[in-house]
Amino acid sequence: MVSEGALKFLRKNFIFYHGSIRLYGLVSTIGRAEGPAIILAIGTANPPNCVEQSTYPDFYTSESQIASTRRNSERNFSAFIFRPSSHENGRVKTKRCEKSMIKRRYMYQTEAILKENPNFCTYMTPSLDARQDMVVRDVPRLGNEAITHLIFCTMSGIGMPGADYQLTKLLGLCPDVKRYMIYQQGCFNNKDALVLVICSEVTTSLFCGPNETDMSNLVGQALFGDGAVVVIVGSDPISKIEKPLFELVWTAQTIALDSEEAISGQLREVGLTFNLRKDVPEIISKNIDKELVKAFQPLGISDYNAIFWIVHPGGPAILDHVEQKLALKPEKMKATREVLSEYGNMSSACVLFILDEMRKRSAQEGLETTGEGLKWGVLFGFGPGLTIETVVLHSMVI
Ligand SMILES: CC(=O)CC(=O)SCCNC(=O)CCNC(=O)[C@H](O)C(C)(C)COP(=O)(O)OP(=O)(O)OC[C@H]1O[C@@H](n2cnc3c(N)ncnc32)[C@H](O)[C@@H]1OP(=O)(O)O
Repeated sequence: MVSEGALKFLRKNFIFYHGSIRLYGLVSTIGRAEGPAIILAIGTANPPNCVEQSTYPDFYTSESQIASTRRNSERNFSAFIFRPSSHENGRVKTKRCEKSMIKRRYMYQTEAILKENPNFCTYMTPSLDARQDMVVRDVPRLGNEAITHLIFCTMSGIGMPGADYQLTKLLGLCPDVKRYMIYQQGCFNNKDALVLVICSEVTTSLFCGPNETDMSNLVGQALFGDGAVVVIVGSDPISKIEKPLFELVWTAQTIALDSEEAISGQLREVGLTFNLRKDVPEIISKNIDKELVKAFQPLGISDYNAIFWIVHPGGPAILDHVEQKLALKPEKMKATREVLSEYGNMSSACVLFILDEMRKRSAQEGLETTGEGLKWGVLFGFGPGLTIETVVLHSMVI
């Protein structure tokens, strides 16, 4: 017989009692929810500094940076994303960043910040202290509101105490809010629990001046942006009070075959160094159909054009490869491409921005469900490993 006091303790500490957090379908013997975990609310945020992709090369290679950096980067960019296209007034006018399919990104680092921190702009120059001071301040800034639990997800910086502690102080949350930090990953209930999940990404650790031979760094510099998203996850929503958006029905995670070091990063004195293999889009497209079979065969679904799609927009080539491999109709990636275009690759925050975009667009277009009028959908996250995360979603009637 368990005493009332012990029960109270277990209820309060239940997540830690089980030794792990599993947002999608937490296993508990106490007060287990009837239904699946449901996203009840989504909120998003970006820093005020918006950088248009068309002017990003000027920003990246501005006069505030050292002359050799400028020369090197223009040569690299010309050969890569910012290909020269025409001459105007006798000067080479570059066809800038078009291939990234990104219109704009948001980032904390402004020209003034880069001027103050020239080491950010010079390839592989020690600058971790300054970067850490900024991310420790800015990552929690991008977060928002909390309820009973706080799960903070970021790959943008490490500090003790962490961004979860800082956000608790920033928001004036109750000191006994249950906090859990998830570092360097994507993202992962309990009756009556309302779980606040925050993905906040700031590129200050990643920003790095160019180098002639490091194309993988240039790819990162052309794609990544800052953004934060907050979702509230609960279950058994209270009718007429809580408005469910998407049910999280099933999840899986796998390490893709032959993907060693395909996406990797190490925290060094120079910041977060980043390595991206050229074949990331191919690796994803080669592995994706078997993940879909595992996810949708039990539901009797094999027509992937009959479901809604949320794909982490790591870069346009990833979306193109997935689309081609599965013969997806172009409209399937509409919300995904829209988020890539408007914000760039915001790492862990991206897929939740897309969910937000999709449910808003579905309502605006008078569709029946939050998932573009369809019942079932899939969400794919891609991360270091290369790790592929799959979530089967069930949309809600609007
Ligand atoms: C943070 C996380 O955990 C998850 C993530 O999101 S990680 C990021 C994942 N993103 C990617 O892997 C990016 C995928 N790539 C792309 O979308 C596109 O290649 C791109 C937008 C970067 C460029 O597109 P594009 O201009 O059409 O050029 P593309 O032909 O693909 O490549 C141009 C050149 O760069 C090279 N290149 C592309 N990606 C490269 C890489 N990762 N490393 C080195 N070189 C690369 C290509 O080989 C090519 O070189 P050549 O001109 O010498 O042949």
